[in-house]
Amino acid sequence: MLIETLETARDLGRLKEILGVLVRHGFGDTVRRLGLADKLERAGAKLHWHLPTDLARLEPPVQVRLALEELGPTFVKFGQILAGRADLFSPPWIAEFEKLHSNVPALPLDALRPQLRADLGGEPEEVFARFDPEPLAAASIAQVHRAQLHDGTEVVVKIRRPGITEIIEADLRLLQRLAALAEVELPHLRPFHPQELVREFARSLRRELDLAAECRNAERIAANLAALPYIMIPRVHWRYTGERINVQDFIAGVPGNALEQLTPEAGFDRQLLARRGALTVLKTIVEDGFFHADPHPGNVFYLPGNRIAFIDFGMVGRLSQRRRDELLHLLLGLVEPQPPTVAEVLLDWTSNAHAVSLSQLESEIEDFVDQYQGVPLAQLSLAQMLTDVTAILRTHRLGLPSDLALLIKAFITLEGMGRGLDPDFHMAAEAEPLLQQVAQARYTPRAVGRRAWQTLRRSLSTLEHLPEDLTRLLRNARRGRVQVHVEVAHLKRVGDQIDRSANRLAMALVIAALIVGSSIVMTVRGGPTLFGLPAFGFLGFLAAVVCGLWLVRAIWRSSHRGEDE
Ligand SMILES: Nc1ncnc2c1ncn2[C@@H]1O[C@H](COP(=O)(O)OP(=O)(O)OP(=O)(O)O)[C@@H](O)[C@H]1O
Repeated sequence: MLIETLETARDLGRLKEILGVLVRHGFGDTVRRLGLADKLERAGAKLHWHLPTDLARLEPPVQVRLALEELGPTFVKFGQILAGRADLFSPPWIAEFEKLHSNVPALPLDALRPQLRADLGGEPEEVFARFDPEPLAAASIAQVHRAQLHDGTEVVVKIRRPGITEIIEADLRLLQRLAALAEVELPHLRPFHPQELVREFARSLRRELDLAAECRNAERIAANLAALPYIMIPRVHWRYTGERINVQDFIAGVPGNALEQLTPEAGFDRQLLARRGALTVLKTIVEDGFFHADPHPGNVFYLPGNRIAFIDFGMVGRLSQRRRDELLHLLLGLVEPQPPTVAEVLLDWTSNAHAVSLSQLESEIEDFVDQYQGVPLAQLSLAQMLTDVTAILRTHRLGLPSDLALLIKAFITLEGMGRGLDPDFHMAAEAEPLLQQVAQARYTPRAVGRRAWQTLRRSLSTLEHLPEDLTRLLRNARRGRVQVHVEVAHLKRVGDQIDRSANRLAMALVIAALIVGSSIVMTVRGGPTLFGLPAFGFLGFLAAVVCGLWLVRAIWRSSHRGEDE
């Protein structure tokens, strides 16, 4: 099925390559279970079924890591994303995924020239006052060169590797199909939702391919942090920037992984840097809901005056207001600590949980948070707490939504970075005042009023569009295009209610008929009397009164039962 649906011969060639690597790294059995081995061999692929002894001795996480490395940039990036999913993978797997680095050799400038000429409208040496032919860094998607603008500004030029989009797109196509196949054929992988993982990954990788999008992200974060004078985000030079190239200010600072240079003699205060860095990123998460999703030391520079620069906004996280509120509750629940709040938020986040005893999960989370009761904030490790909480979710096979998994990973990296700068740094203690402040700001009368107004506006807009929506609905109904899916769980109850209503209606008709009939009989003179009134008319009225009382009682009782239910 997979082979038959491949779009190009190139895809088939790449598939053979991928499966060949998997087989060589000890996953022959998986390839067979996917039903691909025979077909590939028939299509001319030579698969090496015998695992070299040195590879056979390796643990599965190591084998997977080596296979991903050999498979190239797309798969290395995939592994790097999986490194953020502590909710799905146990620590030995995460440790291996974290080792993945895109060790790609740099392309010589001449290989980039045709693309640069097209994007810059001239040779780089003419467009810039100076252009360094040797790259500063080379990664899987792009490589970075230093240059100088004609006005003297020092810049870096990030150039997307020619042809990388086609390679990645082809790999993504194959990965998506393999994931679909795995979901059907490999039941033990189902809890990892392979298709969803690949879909999310494809979306984030495609965003990373657009180098202009990275700059838009940088500008948005710069605007959100404009009030913090000690934070620097490189300025974008839009004149030269596009999907395949971006140009931004060069940051001349101490790289985040050269901490030994941050000495007091050089004017650096490590404690202050740790606090400023962590609180800044925390603000972008809980207040702005738009944050650097990969705040590792390689993406940070420290500058004189204890300023901090962030670079590389290829991967950003977004959090809706609702998610931010939930996160705020979770973090406050952890640092205060309030076990039920933590359990409540986590259960909400994993609400698609089915094969789990919620009460058991709840009590496990509560027990976990409970052990921190009375522990001073300065001794709490927020990163450790989040790691442990995700481990609980993992043992229950409850994956987090991917935006939250990314966020938790960012948090853990953040605390690690803070500790790297200052061993006494405690995220929980530093974060608590900011969290309280943001929480309070959410509930000032003005903020509540603003949200109420927004809700009202949304409702009014829904009302405004109601006539059009109804017209569209009716038009579709007339054309027989409306499908109604009825939930049958309460159908029996609804049926009973209809039965009861019909009985009451029938009784009401009988009463009405008795009243009308008796009124007519009353007008007839002669015949037997009771209390001086025509007997049949009198009895008819009496029956109507009795039935009427019965009906009123039945309605009253059923409406009260309905309230109780
Ligand atoms: N504005 C800048 N100023 C100084 N150096 C920079 C700047 N931008 C990038 N660099 C250097 O280039 C390297 C790679 O840049 P960047 O992280 O943006 O690329 P990337 O392709 O996303 O790499 P990775 O995948 O490793 O994160 C950085 O680690 C840094 O050393």
